[in-house]
Amino acid sequence: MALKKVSKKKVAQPRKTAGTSSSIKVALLGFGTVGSAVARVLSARKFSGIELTHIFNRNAERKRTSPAARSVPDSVLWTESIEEILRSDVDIVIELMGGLNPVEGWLRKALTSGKSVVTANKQLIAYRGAKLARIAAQHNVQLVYGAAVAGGVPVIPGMLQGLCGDQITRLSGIVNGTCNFILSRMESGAAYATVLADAQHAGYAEADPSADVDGYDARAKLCILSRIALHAELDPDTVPTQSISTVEAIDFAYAKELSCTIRQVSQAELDGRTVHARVGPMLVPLSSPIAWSHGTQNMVVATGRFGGDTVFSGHGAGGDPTAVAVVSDLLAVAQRCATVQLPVRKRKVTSDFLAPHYLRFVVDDKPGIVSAISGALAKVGANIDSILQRPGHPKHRLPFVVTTEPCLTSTIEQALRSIARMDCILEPPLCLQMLTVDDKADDVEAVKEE
Ligand SMILES: NC(=O)C1=CN([C@@H]2O[C@H](COP(=O)(O)OP(=O)(O)OC[C@H]3O[C@@H](n4cnc5c(N)ncnc54)[C@H](OP(=O)(O)O)[C@@H]3O)[C@@H](O)[C@H]2O)C=CC1
Ligand SMILES: N[C@@H](CC=O)C(=O)O
Repeated sequence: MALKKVSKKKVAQPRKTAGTSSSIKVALLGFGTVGSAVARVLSARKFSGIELTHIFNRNAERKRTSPAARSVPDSVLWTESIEEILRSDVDIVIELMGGLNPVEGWLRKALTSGKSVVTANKQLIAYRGAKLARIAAQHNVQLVYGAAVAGGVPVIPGMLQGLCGDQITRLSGIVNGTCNFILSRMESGAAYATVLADAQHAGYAEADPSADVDGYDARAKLCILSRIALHAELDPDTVPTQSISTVEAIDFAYAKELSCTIRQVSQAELDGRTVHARVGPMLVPLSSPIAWSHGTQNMVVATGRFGGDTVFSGHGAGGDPTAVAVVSDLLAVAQRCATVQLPVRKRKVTSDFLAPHYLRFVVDDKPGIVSAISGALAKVGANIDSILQRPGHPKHRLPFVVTTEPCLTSTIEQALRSIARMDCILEPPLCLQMLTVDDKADDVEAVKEE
C-alpha cells in the first residue's frame, strides 16, 4: 500500500529533516510483546513510504538476537541510547515500553524535537495525556494512542470520530483482557493462579499483573475513555477499584444460580458536574452481551443521548491485535489525518452507584446469623432480594449469599462494616455490584426517583 502525499493544511505534520529520503522514518521504543508484533506487522504489510529505522530497548543485543527479531530489516539500528533516537531524523516515535518514568520525559523530548508519538501506554495517557497533548499541539506534531484502550478494538478512533456528534452520557464494559481471560476461564472451572500465570505467559498481563487484577489498568483506560467520550477529565486516583483476586469458584456457582456470571466491569456515567465511576468485578446477567465476552475479548458500550447504545468488541490484549491498533495509528499520523477536538472539563468522581448487590459471607454457622445480617441490612434501609445457601459445605466454614434490591454502594458498605465485626464472620464479606439488564433498569430508575 502506498502512502499518498496529502495537503498539509492545519494538521500537525511529522517534521522532515532536510536531506533525508521521502520515507517517513519510525523508531520503536520497546521490543517486547507489542513492539515485536508491530515489527512483524510492518514487515508483513510492507507499507511503502514507512521505514522502521531504529529500535530502542535496554540490553538491545538480547532483543536483536531473539527469534522475535527475525522480521526486523537488517537496516534497522538497534540502540540502548534514547539520546540517539531523540537526536535522529526519525519522524514518528512508537512507544511500547509502558509506565510513567522515564517514558514521560523521553516522550516530552520527542514531541518538543518535532517527532510525533504513537503509544499504547494507558497509564501515561490517563495521568499525563492532557499535558502531552498540549505539548504536541504547541510543536505542531501528533500524539496518538488508539491502542491504549481495548487493544485491537478501535474504540478510541470510534469515539473520537464516529460518535463525537452524539452526547455520550454513559460508558460501561470490559477493558482489561487479562481479567476477562481469568474470569471467563474460572467460569469454566479453572483455578485463579493457574489462569493468571497463563495470561502472563501469553503476554496479555502488564509487567506487574496487579495492575490488571486490582483494576488499575482498567481504571486508566476508563479515564481515557471518559476524557474522549464524556469530555470529562478525571483524576485516575479518585476512581475506586476493586480487585478480582477475592472472587472464588463458589461465587461462580452462586452467580450461575442467579443466571449470572462474573466479569470485571468498568463504568462511568455523567451526572451533572460529577461522574459516577468505578472498576471492579460484577455479577453480569447471562443475557447481557457483556457476559458473552470470553478470553481476551473486550467490550465497551457507549450510551448516547441521540444514538442510544453503540457496542465495540474484539480482542483487547495480545501482541498482534494491539499491533494492529498501533500500526493503524502510525498510518494515520503518516497520512496526517486530523482528529476532532472538543472541549474537556475537569470533573469530580463519585463512587456511589445505585445497584443490586451480591454479598457472600463465610461464617461459623450458628442460629441467628441470618437474622443478624438481615437486621444490619435493614438498619441502613437495604432490602434483601434473595438468600442462597448451597449444600455440602462444613458448618464451621459456611459460605452463603445474600442479594439485595437496588441500593447505594455506600449504604451497603455501611452495613458491611458492622457485619464484618460480628463474631461469626470468618473473613471479610465479598460485595459485588450486580449489573442490571434493561428490563430491570426501570426498577433502578424508580428507586432513583424516590
Ligand atoms: N500486551 C498487551 O496485550 C498490551 C499492552 N499494551 C501496552 O503496551 C505497552 C507495551 O506492553 P508489552 O509489549 O506487553 O510489554 P513488554 O513488557 O512485553 O515489553 C516492554 C519492552 O520495553 C522494554 N523496556 C521497558 N522499560 C524500558 C526502559 N526503561 N528502557 C528500555 N527498555 C525498556 C522491555 O525490556 P525488557 O525485556 O528488558 O523488560 C520490553 O522489551 C505497555 O504500555 C502496555 O500497557 C497495550 C495494549 C495491549
Ligand atoms: N494488560 C492489558 C493489556 C492491554 O491493554 C489487558 O490485559 O487488557
